[in-house]
Amino acid sequence: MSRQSDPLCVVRDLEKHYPITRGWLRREVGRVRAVDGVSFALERGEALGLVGESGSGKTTVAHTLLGLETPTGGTVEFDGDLVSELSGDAERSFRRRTQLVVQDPDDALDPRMRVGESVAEPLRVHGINRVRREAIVADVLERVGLGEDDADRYPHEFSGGEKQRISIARALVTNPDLIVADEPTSALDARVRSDILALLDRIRREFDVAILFVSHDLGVVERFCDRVAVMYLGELVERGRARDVLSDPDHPYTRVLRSSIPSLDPTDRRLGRPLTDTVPEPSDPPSGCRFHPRCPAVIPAVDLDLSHETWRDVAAFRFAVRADELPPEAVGDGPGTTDADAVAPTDVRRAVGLEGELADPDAERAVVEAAASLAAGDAEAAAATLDEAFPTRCERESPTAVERETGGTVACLRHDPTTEAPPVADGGTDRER
Ligand SMILES: Nc1ncnc2c1ncn2[C@@H]1O[C@H](COP(=O)(O)OP(=O)(O)OP(=O)(O)O)[C@@H](O)[C@H]1O
Repeated sequence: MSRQSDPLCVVRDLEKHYPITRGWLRREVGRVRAVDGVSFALERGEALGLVGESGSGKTTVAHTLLGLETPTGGTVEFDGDLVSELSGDAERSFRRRTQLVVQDPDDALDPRMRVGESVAEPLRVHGINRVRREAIVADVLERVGLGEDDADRYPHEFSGGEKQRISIARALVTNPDLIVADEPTSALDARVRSDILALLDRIRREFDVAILFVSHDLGVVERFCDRVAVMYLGELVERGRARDVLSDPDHPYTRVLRSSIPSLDPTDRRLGRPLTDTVPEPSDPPSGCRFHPRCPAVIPAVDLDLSHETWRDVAAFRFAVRADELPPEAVGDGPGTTDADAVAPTDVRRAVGLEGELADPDAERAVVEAAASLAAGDAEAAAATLDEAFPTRCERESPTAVERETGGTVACLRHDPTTEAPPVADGGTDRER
């Protein structure tokens, strides 16, 4: 039995891989590493934000935590019990104590059922009698800002925001200890969004319920959550107090996410510009740090006489070639091209922002060679040249999570005390750019 001071939920090395199969024998040809070694704890009554781009694995973490998906590795403990081992009464109690609110309330509400019946359904499943059910439903409807009479109406009679209130009421009727709210406000317009957030916040305090808040909106998480965990391609890259992590992120990926908040000043937004836009597939994640092909603070593995800004430009060139993200004017069509369409190496260099001669002769030679290959339409040869000339430490070494100065952890080689590269904020990225 766990104590009140223990976390409500502990996730250890959680892994959820989905097999990719081919042919009628469904032979496994690969795996989608949707969640790949995620650990965190959720305290009682806290709001923890789980953020990251689409496809980073947030929903998979949330569903695995609720026992809706079976992990392929690692464990989830809820109030001291392993979720994967629950059965009978213990499993029923876990289902009552954990609830899910989804993005689109229409997915949670049966259009043919009156709202009162929908909200009461979890109570019916748990064997609560009708008189008691009606009293509880009336109470929760009022607490989410609706009236007792609304119980007799149908979902289509309500607005999007009201329907989300109803699905929150439905989550609350069993008096849960944990609500997982998966993008609960992203389908709503801005004004309704803040009403629903204010409601969730009030409910969290009134019911002393923990909320795992899944979102890609950092602004909302900063306002609503006590702590935040940032995911990238199935891994947790940074976590800590939401205010600290989001106002002063240590991980370059958190900076990239943060730069998408429109309220930030332009200098700060440029700091978080990724080298490439393409997010790699979780079935084939990059080696070392998974963020390295996009990371504006990627660390060189060889000594080059280049400013950080120029290093970043050559790294961006390298990874843009690999991600097939070069502008059309930077790639020739190969043999048979007419003079009018021909691409010159100087065009390539202009298009990737490397027009001037580089101070480092080896780097210059590689850029000349890669530009010539691209002008001749041979992107594969260009990629090979750039891979060899501009290797990074981050593709060779996997970062381990280290303590952040203000609490929490960050998994980035620049913050590893054994790395000599300066932390991002001290020159790892170039503030003037
Ligand atoms: N049942 C499944 N079978 C195969 N792959 C899956 C399955 N469910 C999710 N995935 C893959 O796992 C990865 C993580 O998906 P997930 O939905 O957890 O990400 P997310 O961060 O919640 O994204 P979003 O914000 O778009 O919901 C994605 O690449 C997704 O395509």
